[in-house]
Amino acid sequence: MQFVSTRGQAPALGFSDAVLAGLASDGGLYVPQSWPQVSPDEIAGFAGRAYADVAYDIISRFTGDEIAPDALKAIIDGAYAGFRHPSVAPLVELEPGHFVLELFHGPTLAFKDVAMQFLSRVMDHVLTERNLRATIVGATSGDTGSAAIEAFKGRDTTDIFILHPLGRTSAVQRLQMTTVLDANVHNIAVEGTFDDCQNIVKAMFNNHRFRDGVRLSGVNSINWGRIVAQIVYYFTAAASLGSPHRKVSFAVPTGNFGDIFAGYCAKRMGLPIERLIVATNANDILRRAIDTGRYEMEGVAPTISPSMDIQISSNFERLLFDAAGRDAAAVVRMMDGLKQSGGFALPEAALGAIRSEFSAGTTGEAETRATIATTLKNSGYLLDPHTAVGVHVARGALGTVPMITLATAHPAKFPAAVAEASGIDPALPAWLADLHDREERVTVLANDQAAVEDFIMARTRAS
Ligand SMILES: Cc1ncc(COP(=O)(O)O)c(C=O)c1O
Ligand SMILES: N[C@@H](CCOP(=O)(O)O)C(=O)O
Repeated sequence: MQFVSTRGQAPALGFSDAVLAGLASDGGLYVPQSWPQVSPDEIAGFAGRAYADVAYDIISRFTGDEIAPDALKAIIDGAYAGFRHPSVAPLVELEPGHFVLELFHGPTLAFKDVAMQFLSRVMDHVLTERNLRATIVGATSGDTGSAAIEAFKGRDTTDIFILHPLGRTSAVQRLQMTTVLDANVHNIAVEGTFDDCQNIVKAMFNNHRFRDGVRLSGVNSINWGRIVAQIVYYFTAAASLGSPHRKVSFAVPTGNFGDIFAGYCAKRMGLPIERLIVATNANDILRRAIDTGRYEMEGVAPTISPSMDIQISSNFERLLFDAAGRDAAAVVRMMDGLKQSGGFALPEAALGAIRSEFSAGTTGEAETRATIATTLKNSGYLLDPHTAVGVHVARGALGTVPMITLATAHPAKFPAAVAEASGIDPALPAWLADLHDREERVTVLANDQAAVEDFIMARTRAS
């Protein structure tokens, strides 16, 4: 299996190289050259199987023979052994025909663990085989960073540098990052927004001297290794509700478009999905793009679902590439428009293709709080604010097929917002109970690429 860049100028790479590269050298994102197919009988056979078995079945279609079967099995088994629920990603019925897919049973209580526990092991495996070290960078609005630090801490093959926007994460998210004191972990609080952090990360990838000098690799969902692991739970959830004999829809709290893009991949691979529903908070650039056909940046508004306070939604580029008939030149034109004037118009055919599979809705702050409160009252279920954004949009789109809303974080990651909405102060699990008493280590830097590069250069062991 080869992976090609959405911008058409970087060389096609195999799985291991695409994962180590993170972002393609032309600034594009890697996507599979073709979509491996999963037959209806195979989908039916996923029901009742262990999560790790299904994960192996799906992921091995992308790794081909690059990672030996026994090694891939060990990587996947290790990735999910630490999840606190035996199903890894259980479904809970919220109300008739509407389910939440709980993706927060990993070590840092957010869906990012599902992919990050896999990615850190794959990278470690490939780097060890090649006798190399890498410098990992990531931008986070809170959850990617904590999951990445947890997954990469203490690894000898990698040094990890996570950029978060100063003062814009929840306290629990910040502490989950800054209290990890392993020597290979470096937290940088950037004086800016998440988009500023993400821009610095992408700019470092486009600085080829720096990139090669520190052997840069990324753990944001720009890395195909993240997406591939997230495809799996679309299959397990749909199969457990009767797929392929029954269609399902998914509502996905969305920011960087990685999670819902994994659902799109599952559909391309043969999973019968009726609708993919993009649920945004007040930072609704994706809903506006799907509704109006113009992707247009506005300022970022802080919300009670801070992990989705994003304007530049990286993985939308992957969808644009596919929807535009894999026309890399068209993608380059759109991305140039975004860079130069803060927006672009989606080509008519691409917009039509996107609208035929995706719907979108926005949940404002008051609606998010009300959704947390009413869901607790009517279903006895406590939502985190991100999941509440998804549940609200899903409720407006319930139809004849089962609706699955992705529950992307545990409410205890956002105690202030949840307590304000519900009156309940959700407790952290035992292994995080003393989080607020732990020592923190973090460096504050200006929103400046050179300052961040200097910081990394001085600390990485990979140069
Ligand atoms: C809790 C939570 N929900 C939803 C999202 C949005 O996911 P994506 O960026 O893949 O669209 C994020 C962050 O990305 C998150 O941390
Ligand atoms: N919400 C994310 C933002 C980064 O998203 P990613 O999935 O591209 O890593 C976060 O929690 O950091």
